[in-house]
Amino acid sequence: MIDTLELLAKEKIFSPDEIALKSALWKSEGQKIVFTNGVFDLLHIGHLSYLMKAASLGTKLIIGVNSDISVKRLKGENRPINAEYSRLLMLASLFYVSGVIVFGEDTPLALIKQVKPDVLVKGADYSIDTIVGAKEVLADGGEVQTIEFVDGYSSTKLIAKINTKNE
Ligand SMILES: Nc1ncnc2c1ncn2[C@@H]1O[C@H](COP(=O)(O)OP(=O)(O)OP(=O)(O)O)[C@@H](O)[C@H]1O
Ligand SMILES: O=P(O)(O)O[C@@H]1O[C@H]([C@H](O)CO)[C@@H](O)[C@H](O)[C@@H]1O
Repeated sequence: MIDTLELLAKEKIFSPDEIALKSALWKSEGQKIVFTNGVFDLLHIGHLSYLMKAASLGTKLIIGVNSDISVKRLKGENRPINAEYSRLLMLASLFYVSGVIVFGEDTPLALIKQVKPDVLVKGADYSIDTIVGAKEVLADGGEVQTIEFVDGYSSTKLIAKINTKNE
């Protein structure tokens, strides 16, 4: 049984070219594609609340996940704690997630242009005008949404908590 479940999760891990085709197929079937992106290093309930709300904005949730190298450039040499495959598989294991893709650039702009989502989502720690891809998605007739923040939860906070307990 575990093999089947793990296979089902792994089948949601796509390359950018694969997800571009998948997204076009889903849209041709009348599906509403929601896209978001992030590091998702130490998964926490802020992420889960955010991703569930993102998924509820359409019928297929696709997540762009920063590669390890990309994370190091963005968040420092000591990050991520969880390597990219772990982060991908954890997100792919969520029943309301339809696809996960790793991207190595500093931003997901190229991936967003390939996916052409109906809805682009980020947490409310971003404003619409700072969301990468917002201009392109809006120009394509799509929507851009921010989702309220669950205060007190971040990967950084979890890391600090672990470090404090280990002092
Ligand atoms: N507490 C939260 N409530 C709602 N959304 C969140 C929360 N934390 C992160 N997000 C959203 O999840 C996505 C991924 O964010 P990210 O991986 O940077 O999370 P993080 O926990 O803030 O990580 P870090 O502490 O390393 O910055 C982003 O769109 C962000 O807006
Ligand atoms: O997990 P984070 O730090 O919220 O994710 C970043 O989001 C950036 C965002 O899309 C900017 O609008 C993105 O450029 C960056 O690569 C991370 O994914």
